Amino acid sequence: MNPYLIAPSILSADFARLGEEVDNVLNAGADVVHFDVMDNHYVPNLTIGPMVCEALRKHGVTAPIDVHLMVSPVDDLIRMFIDAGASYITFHPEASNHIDRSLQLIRDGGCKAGLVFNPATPLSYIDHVMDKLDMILLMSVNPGFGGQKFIPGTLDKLREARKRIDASNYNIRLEIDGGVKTDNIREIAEAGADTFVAGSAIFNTDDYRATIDAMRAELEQARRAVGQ
Ligand SMILES: O=C(CO)[C@@H](O)[C@H](O)COP(=O)(O)O
Ligand SMILES: [Fe+2]
Repeated sequence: MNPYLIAPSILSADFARLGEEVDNVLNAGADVVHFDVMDNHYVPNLTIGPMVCEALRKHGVTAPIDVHLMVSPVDDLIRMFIDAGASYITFHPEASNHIDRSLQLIRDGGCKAGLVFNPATPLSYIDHVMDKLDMILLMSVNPGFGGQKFIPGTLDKLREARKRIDASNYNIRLEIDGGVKTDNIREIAEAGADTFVAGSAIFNTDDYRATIDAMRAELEQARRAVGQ
């Protein structure tokens, strides 16, 4: 089994040709579609909503869709994305009035649930909800925009999150999001991530397959180093 999943962020895709872009990146070997939802309230940008997720499903996308909610409040949109065909739904804990309830809402809707941590958000939010998590997503940039630079301090946070997951009895994916490139993905994997969002690093290249293959080659080195 491939322990590592590559999740291109469609924020950097050509929105005028979104269905084709998603097909192309999946045909090039991507595992998951990362879907960034911004509300111009929680973050200073505005992107796409449940109708676009539903449209991708109708277009024929069967791969997991990983919905990253950068919105506040969260519960109404959680319900809409469940109906729109999301696979994973993650939200920022400080954007929910009732974290436990929002996580339960996602699972009750048949989706996998996760919390997202900004670079300065403490991991302690996971303390009382480990049993309700399918994913922990660490942001390695401040949320709102693609194409930013990876914040190196995230590597220590990844190590801490990996320790917490391994010490628990739960099956929780550890995703990293922001500034992931071919030249840093190996170090990020060695710090404990298993799911890699990459937007500009993939969509701003001409050959998606070549980029994803290069990332996989780096991940293979990491796999050997950490003995996965
Ligand atoms: O959630 C976000 C930004 O808020 C991300 O998913 C970005 O879209 C990743 O883009 P790159 O840093 O890989 O270009
Ligand atoms: Fe994201």
